[in-house]
Amino acid sequence: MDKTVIGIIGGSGVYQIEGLEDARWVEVETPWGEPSDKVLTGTLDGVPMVFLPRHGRGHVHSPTTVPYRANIDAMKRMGVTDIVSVSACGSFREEMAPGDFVIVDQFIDRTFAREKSFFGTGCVAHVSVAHPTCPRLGKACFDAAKVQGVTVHDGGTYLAMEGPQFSAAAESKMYRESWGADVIGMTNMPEAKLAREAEICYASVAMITDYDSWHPDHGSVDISDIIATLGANADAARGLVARLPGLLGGARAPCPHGCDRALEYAIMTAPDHRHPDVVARLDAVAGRVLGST
Ligand SMILES: CSC[C@H]1O[C@H](OP(=O)(O)O)[C@H](O)[C@@H]1O
Ligand SMILES: Nc1ncnc2[nH]cnc12
Repeated sequence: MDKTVIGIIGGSGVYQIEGLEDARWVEVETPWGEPSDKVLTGTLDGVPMVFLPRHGRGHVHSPTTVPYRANIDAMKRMGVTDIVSVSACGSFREEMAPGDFVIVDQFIDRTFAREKSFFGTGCVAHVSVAHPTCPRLGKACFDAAKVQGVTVHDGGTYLAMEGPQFSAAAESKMYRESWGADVIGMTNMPEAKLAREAEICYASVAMITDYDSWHPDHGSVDISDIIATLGANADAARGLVARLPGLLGGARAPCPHGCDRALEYAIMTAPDHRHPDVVARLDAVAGRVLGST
């Protein structure tokens, strides 16, 4: 048995969590640059927790400039085994209403201006993201939301757009009607792909703030409405997070879905062709398989 270390990546409106014992903000250095902010570490019900505000305290980083690689590397360096993302999202479904939560299980990645992998020239790897979220962790999030009294939907496809502008009405209609997306946001990609490369289980809790631009009764997305809904959502999200240690427990069996072994056969570059500088940068993310930890 390993030990569970829960990582929380807080999205818009979630810049801190409360109730951690021995809470302190810690600076983490990574080979991928500075993370979005310091991380808040502590324990809850005896389980170590690491919290990182995705946009930084004060909401400094845009969805495009969030340092996704540094954030996931920092989580790995802190020993995080399970990452839960909480994100503000628009909804493409009448029944997924503002205030509801959706446990995302699929993604359509439409982002195009971000670094999407830890690997590249000098050390090439291909991991599977056919099932990009961890069902075990997703179930814990679902159960936590239920106990918290939130209306929660089990499963949904998240369309990741580049932003920062919201979608045109025609795009919103296409994502919903032709592509079958359920929710839309700007940040879960490449975050989920990078978590998989780093062999960290990843689950995403979409907090619905609006109906994007398709709904005949709701017009276009309005940031002031989003901010109003965010306040209530963020409190419920913090409640959900506080229930996770009790549900996951401190002792951790290997992931039954293999998230924590994603790199086992993924690295293509022959050992004698791997660039030492590239390998050095992968010490935290891929040290288990590259032999550098
Ligand atoms: C505040 S609305 C747009 C903004 O909110 C979401 O961020 P996050 O996923 O970090 O909660 C969305 O993706 C946009 O970045
Ligand atoms: N409609 C929307 N589109 C993209 N990101 C969002 N975050 C919250 N609402 C959103």
